[in-house]
Amino acid sequence: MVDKKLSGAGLRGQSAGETALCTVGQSGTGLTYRGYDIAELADKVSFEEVAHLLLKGHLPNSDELTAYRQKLKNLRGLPQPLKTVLEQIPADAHPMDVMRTGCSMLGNLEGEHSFEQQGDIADRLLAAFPSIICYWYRYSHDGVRIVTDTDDDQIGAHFLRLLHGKAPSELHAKVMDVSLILYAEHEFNASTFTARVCASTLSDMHSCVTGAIGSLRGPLHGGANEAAMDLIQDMQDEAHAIGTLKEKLANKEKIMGFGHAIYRESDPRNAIIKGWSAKLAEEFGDDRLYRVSVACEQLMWDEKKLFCNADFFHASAYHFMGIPTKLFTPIFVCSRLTGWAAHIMEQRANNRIIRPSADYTGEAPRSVPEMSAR
Ligand SMILES: CC(=O)SCCNC(=O)CCNC(=O)[C@H](O)C(C)(C)COP(=O)(O)OP(=O)(O)OC[C@H]1O[C@@H](n2cnc3c(N)ncnc32)[C@H](O)[C@@H]1OP(=O)(O)O
Ligand SMILES: O=C([O-])CC(=O)C(=O)O
Repeated sequence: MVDKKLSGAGLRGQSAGETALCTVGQSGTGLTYRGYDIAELADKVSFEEVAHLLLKGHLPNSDELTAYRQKLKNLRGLPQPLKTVLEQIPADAHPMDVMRTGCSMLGNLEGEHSFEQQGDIADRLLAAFPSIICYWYRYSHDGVRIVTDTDDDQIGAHFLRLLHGKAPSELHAKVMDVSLILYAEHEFNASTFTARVCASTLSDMHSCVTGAIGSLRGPLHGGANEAAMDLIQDMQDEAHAIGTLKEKLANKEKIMGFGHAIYRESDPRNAIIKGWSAKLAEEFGDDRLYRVSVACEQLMWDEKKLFCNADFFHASAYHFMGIPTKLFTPIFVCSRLTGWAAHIMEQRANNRIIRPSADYTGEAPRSVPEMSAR
């Protein structure tokens, strides 16, 4: 695994364009947003600063940050027709489908009519996405029509307040903030590439983002954080975790939350979220999920030289904060919107329609047979 070259199917190892937004090293270091290392960003700045960095091109100074936070706060409300649509979606719908519909509906109500609006549309989606998912979740599950305007400075704390109906603890607000930073951007991953392909046709921002949400939904991409939770939730202890994984590996099953298309040795986001998961476990007062996760990590490395990607320890971390499993991937959307929108704008600034070729493997040219001969 470690020595394996990046090549083969899935466009692996091929450059599909240029970006000034992000680098993804292969060896477990080198993840940078506009040149800043992910570990330093997660340590020193807030998610809103990262959003400003990605969307506006630079880290904000103090005045810019205050103004940006205020702008985002002012954009948290949802129009009534969107709330009406959200209220129609059943409680057993998948929340990623809710995100997809919510984004698409907003495109009907507040469409992008000129690319000059793109920065404002990106900010609107950034502010509105937590409101969309929490409005639907609280209405469909608790029968409550929540007010989505809050005074929280940070999007992570705002999300937790909408979800739980009360202010989060300092620790939870901090972990959500870090989590949003870790998920914000990742070069030409599948969902971002989807957004860029759509943008390359000169389509609107809502269409590009709606498509990207669809790509992120799958368990091989963003959906892996939910799948990882499904995997660990019934593991009683380390021995149980090891036995379960050995059986799955023997059956040639994919273990969700492990491996990566680009990284070969480790995912630099893992150590960061793992550290926060350990702190949350301590506060939670029951570290079973953390311990079984660590046992899984060790077993996967020993048996397959596979490492945890960004998603694996997010599962236990989110669970410790009382977040329902099916909302895990929508949180990823709330964060990755920044990366998607930045890539859409970058694609538009230097565009040529993305249209690769295919190697044909079908039949040689032939005549259409008469109906009686088929
Ligand atoms: C935020 C994110 O989107 S991170 C990714 C989230 N996705 C997951 O966690 C899903 C589980 N992981 C996977 O399916 C894969 O590792 C992917 C989709 C992330 C990357 O896929 P690829 O680039 O094709 O993986 P790669 O080429 O490194 O695979 C090497 C080998 O390891 C195996 N492998 C890779 N990941 C796993 C895994 N999680 N469990 C078991 N085996 C695996 C592959 O099957 C492959 O074996 P083979 O050569 O016998 O076919
Ligand atoms: O880069 C990838 O292929 C997947 C990933 O980790 C991400 O999108 O964060």
